[in-house]
Amino acid sequence: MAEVLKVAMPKGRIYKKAAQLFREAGIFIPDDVDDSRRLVIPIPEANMEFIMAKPVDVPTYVEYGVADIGIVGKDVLLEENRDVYELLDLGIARCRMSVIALPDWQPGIHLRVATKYPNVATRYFREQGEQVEVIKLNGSIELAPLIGLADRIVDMVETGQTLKDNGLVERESIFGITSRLIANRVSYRMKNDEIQQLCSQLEKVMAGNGEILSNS
Ligand SMILES: Nc1ncnc2c1ncn2[C@@H]1O[C@H](COP(=O)(O)OP(=O)(O)OP(=O)(O)O)[C@@H](O)[C@H]1O
Ligand SMILES: O=P(O)(O)OC[C@H]1O[C@H](OP(=O)(O)OP(=O)(O)O)[C@H](O)[C@@H]1O
Repeated sequence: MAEVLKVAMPKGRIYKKAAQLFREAGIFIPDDVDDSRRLVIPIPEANMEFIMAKPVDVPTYVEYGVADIGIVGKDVLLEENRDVYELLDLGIARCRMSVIALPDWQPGIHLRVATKYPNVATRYFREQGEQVEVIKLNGSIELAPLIGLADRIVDMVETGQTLKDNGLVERESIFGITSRLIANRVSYRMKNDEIQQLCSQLEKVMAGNGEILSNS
């Protein structure tokens, strides 16, 4: 009998896309998983248990082994730097991490950068040889340059609508973001058959989706 896989699922914008991918891979996921406030959801048909987590916490649950695997954005993986295996690029929830400023921004002496991703931002500016003060915010990052808290921000851009609506410009794209399948190091050994089986099911779907995309 295969062992139950504990899956840390990010609540919010990634969940629906991830559930859709699992369904396309032939895994039964009920439609109403994210309709309730339940946080631990057994899915016996799939031999899984979903742990509905805040996205930024997914790598923590996986590193500590309370979840065997998880789904998380590359942005969070790079920021959190947890000791987990990155198994697959799922190609969903695509966006990019960028440096953003007001159009008339000029380099100055004391540069402040606001972001939800202080580690990513600090690393990036250090590599650029720029000394900056990084200010951590938790949301509505675009406010910072508008009201004078920071000169620039490091944040995600998807459609560009938020930038447009706030009169901001993308100065540099730092890296592309998609969601990744990650695994706990011990679970990867102990539940290798179950995890490999899931990976190959997902890979087949992604290969199929890739063909559709490249044909369109
Ligand atoms: N437009 C976008 N803005 C932000 N994240 C996006 C976007 N598109 C895709 N993503 C991906 O979705 C992930 C989760 O974003 P989501 O907004 O659901 O969570 P969150 O930012 O932690 O929100 P909250 O703090 O409200 O829980 C991000 O880590 C990123 O990988
Ligand atoms: O390019 P766009 O399609 O406009 O998407 C980018 C916006 O989406 C995210 O914000 P989110 O909705 O997570 O809000 P928050 O940062 O205030 O939590 C991100 O921080 C940007 O503000």
